[in-house]
Amino acid sequence: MSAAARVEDAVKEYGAGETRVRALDGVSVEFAAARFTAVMGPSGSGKSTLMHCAAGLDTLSGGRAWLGDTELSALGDRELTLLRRERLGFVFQAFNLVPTLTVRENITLPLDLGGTAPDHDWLDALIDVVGLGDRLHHRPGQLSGGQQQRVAVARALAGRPQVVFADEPTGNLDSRSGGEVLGLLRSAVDTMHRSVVMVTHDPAAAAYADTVLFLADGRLVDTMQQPTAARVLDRMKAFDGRRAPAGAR
Ligand SMILES: Nc1ncnc2c1ncn2[C@@H]1O[C@H](COP(=O)(O)OP(=O)(O)OP(=O)(O)O)[C@@H](O)[C@H]1O
Repeated sequence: MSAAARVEDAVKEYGAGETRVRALDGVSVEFAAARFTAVMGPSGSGKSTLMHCAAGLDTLSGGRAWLGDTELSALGDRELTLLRRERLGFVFQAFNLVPTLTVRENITLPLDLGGTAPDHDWLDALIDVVGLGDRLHHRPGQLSGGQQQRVAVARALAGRPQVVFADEPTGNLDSRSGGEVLGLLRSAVDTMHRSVVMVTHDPAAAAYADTVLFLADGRLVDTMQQPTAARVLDRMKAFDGRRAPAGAR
């Protein structure tokens, strides 16, 4: 299976000397194309760092990262910015919508900033899938948290990105709204044939993925195919008896 993104022997260190932290300690992973991959692991295990380095938001201290056939370490800042804008979509825990713009303007903002003409058929289909057709002229403040995150998912998908990277996309949502957002990310894979990589603490969220990667202490320690929430929870419990994952509390 071809990889949408991958890292090889990825090392990331923060700081220097006494305070140096090795957040990634030789990780090699492939994020499969047109699949939904969840990244889990205890707090501080390197999940966000892995996502940021794979998505060109941060650079590795060692090893290599590719998006498709493009090696990220070979790119300069400007090229990385263009690559993120043209080939990737992002969803974060805080919805990060622009409060003064309408829902529709928020969705097309990355295209507008890049000077790219929207693909109207794609946008219409997207608005249909996210179920926001009757809210397009509302502002984010008039929407619930779950609706705002659905707008953020639509914005991430507007440019037909190869990969959507989502960092705790359901962290601020109740389980029903969270389920809607996860269902959307699932649709992005199943009906829109995008690749999704999601960092999460929540076994129920990870169960929406095709594959779960488990990190511990900056290393890849396990992989699970066709996960269920119960199996993910069991795997997480095995890491560390001192601290239960959020979904288990
Ligand atoms: N900008 C930074 N400067 C210094 N250390 C950092 C920085 N970002 C992350 N770290 C450290 O790197 C390690 C991995 O952090 P990272 O945020 O990737 O873990 P995580 O698994 O996503 O954690 P969490 O589940 O708590 O969000 C941690 O020890 C963290 O303190």
